[in-house]
Amino acid sequence: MSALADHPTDSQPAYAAPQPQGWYDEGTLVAVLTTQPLDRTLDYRAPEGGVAAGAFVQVPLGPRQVIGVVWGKGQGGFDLKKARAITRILDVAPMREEMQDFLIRAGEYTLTPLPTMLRLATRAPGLSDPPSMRKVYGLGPATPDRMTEARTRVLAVLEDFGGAGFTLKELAEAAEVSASVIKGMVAQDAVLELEAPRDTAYPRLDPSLPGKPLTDSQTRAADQLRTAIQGGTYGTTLLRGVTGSGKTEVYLEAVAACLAKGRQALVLLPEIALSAEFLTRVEQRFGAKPVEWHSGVTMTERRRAWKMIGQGGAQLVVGARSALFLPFRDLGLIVVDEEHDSSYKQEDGALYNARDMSVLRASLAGAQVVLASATPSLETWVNAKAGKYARIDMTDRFGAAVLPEMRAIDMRAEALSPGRWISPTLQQAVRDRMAAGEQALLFLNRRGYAPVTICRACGHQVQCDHCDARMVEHRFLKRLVCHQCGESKPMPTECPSCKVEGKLSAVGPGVERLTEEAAEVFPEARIATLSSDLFGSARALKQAVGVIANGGADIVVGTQLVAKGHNFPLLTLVGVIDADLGLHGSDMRAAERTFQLMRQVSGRAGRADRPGQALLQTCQPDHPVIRAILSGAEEDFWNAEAEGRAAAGMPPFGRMAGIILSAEKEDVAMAAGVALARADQPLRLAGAVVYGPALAPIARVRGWHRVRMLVKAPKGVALQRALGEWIAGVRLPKGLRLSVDVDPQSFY
Ligand SMILES: Nc1ncnc2c1ncn2[C@@H]1O[C@H](COP(=O)(O)OP(=O)(O)OP(=O)(O)O)[C@@H](O)[C@H]1O
Ligand SMILES: [Zn+2]
Repeated sequence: MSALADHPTDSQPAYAAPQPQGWYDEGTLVAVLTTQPLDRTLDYRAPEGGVAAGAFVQVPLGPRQVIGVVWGKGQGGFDLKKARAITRILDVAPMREEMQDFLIRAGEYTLTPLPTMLRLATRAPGLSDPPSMRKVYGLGPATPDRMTEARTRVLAVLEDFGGAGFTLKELAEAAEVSASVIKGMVAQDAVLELEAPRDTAYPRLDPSLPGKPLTDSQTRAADQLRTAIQGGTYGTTLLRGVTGSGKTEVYLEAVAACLAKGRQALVLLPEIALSAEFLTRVEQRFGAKPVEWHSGVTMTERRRAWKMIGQGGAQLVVGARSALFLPFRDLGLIVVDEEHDSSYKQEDGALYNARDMSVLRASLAGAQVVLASATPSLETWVNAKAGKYARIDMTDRFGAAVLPEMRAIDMRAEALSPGRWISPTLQQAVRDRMAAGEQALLFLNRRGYAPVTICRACGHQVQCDHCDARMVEHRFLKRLVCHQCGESKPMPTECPSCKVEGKLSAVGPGVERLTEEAAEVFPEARIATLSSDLFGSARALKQAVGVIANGGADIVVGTQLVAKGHNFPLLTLVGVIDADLGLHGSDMRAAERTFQLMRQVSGRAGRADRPGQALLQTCQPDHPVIRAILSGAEEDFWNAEAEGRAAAGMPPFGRMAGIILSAEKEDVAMAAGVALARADQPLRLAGAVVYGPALAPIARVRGWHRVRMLVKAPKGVALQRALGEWIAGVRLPKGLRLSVDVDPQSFY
């Protein structure tokens, strides 16, 4: 296991450990864990006919009915006659003991209360609904008499989602039409209205279908993973392969081996945008689509997926990090693709890292984990080096493709007027590519038009009203947007401070501004901009990606949205506008993140038969990180990073936890921090040190003032237990929110 094996979470759970799966006869007292914020389980009497351990139930709580799980034997200690009975057993598979263990262990590791963990594991609507029939809508046999734009959209949505049934409301929303449009199409048999059981099993995937013929290095990698899966026990493998080496093809073979054993598989992806291409690849490989689990999935599908995964009516799930909490009946494999991606860290509510929790879950399930990346996280690299993870290396691209040539453009030597960012050298390179009928990508990891809007009359910078953050101009939306809280307002014409008209001006580049510059510099080019905020739906984005892949653009201007996983066969040049952007931060991961992002985005160039090139605009071509990116001496880079972190006692060589205190008044948050700092004895006894309190770098978010503390400890310290005792020992004022971030990734 990653950090987990080193630091067994040996703190005592506040809840009794679950009993072995058993049966409770009618009237017996059972303990039920609910999702209500209580610090214990509640006792209820088993209903008529008895109840199984792990069963999902509905129980009375005060005047309400809530959902819970039969966690074990009741604790008793009160008048039995007063115990209320379980109202109803839900029509879903009982929670397995392994899942109960996972929730307990993951909760202990992240210091998250068990009811919150249970909430993560029950994030499907309508779990308590009785099994029933419903009306669903699918593609009909006839074509409509008259095609309108609205009707075309309805058919497109139905085709997109294959056999999946929609409710009327879902279909209307997805196609952006009114219900009457759909009813009209039903009348013409262009759309079918059916009575269907609410939840049905998914089409079977066939692992015995042949995959693509693999290269020698791919075959070796696939064999190693297959062997591990046939063993049927826990293990983690780092699958490191350069961009375009065919990691996806290889881990699909691991999926095939897992499915062939009759076990379920989970593939975690960092971006929804990735899944469209991935779904097609799965369908080609196994003859049917996998189950999807992410925020873009309809409520009806979510419930179906949750139930079927629990009953074994789903074999392969592809999803975002929360898919890790689905009730798999027999999980044999978890693939974490782009395992270094920071989106695996949940930064809200329960603060967990899906990569690390995958390792925990797999170790409890006797499953294999595959961590795939071209540029693994330092944590994973260290674990592989220490022999805790197996490691597979794929050093060549598939087929005729070769890795792009990497070069720096020294911006100190380029003649560029203020407010311009595409250097003459890069301009020439783009022109050459266009002349050859190829595509270029201009990469800038900054959404919006400009990061700062300043008043030229008084110097005022436009700020968010609720956050300690600047508003970012989004010219396509004609609004200012706060990237912290999402609040937006129309672009003002006068300065909010001095009220002078027409003096607000943009400072610095964002992708939208870069698009504008590209249009001026390359007037004949077809330009496509890819940035997450420019697409209303995953569908629209998918369409834009498809257009580019088919050669419908000469220049792509994009944020990190384009860095991951896309295959654009005509793309041969990547121009990084500001390679220094990520290096300025004081974050300990600044170097690692820049290295990963630059290597990854460069990897978009030359993925087919034409060789590619990556040009990095930088003011510090001799910076060690820039040099490492250019040379591709990856092992050297990681060794140097590891050395630096080890010397500073930083993760993964030491342990860290962030404490975030927030309150509506700054002094309340600060006073709580001071009180905690004074009461640090439990930390000191364990060998840990606390730093702070200090105002957080972003000192206000959504109107809440934020104060941070940082706890550091050497490896091997039972940090969670010490943190638990420390926090429990301090009385915190009402209205204060405290959250603990074990293994923090961000420090804002
Ligand atoms: N054995 C193979 N036969 C046919 N095509 C292959 C084979 N291996 C890889 N490819 C193709 O090469 C391209 C790159 O493969 P893939 O997407 O699996 O690479 P990757 O290592 O996951 O890349 P990245 O890390 O850049 O996302 C894809 O278009 C894929 O279909
Ligand atoms: Zn804000």
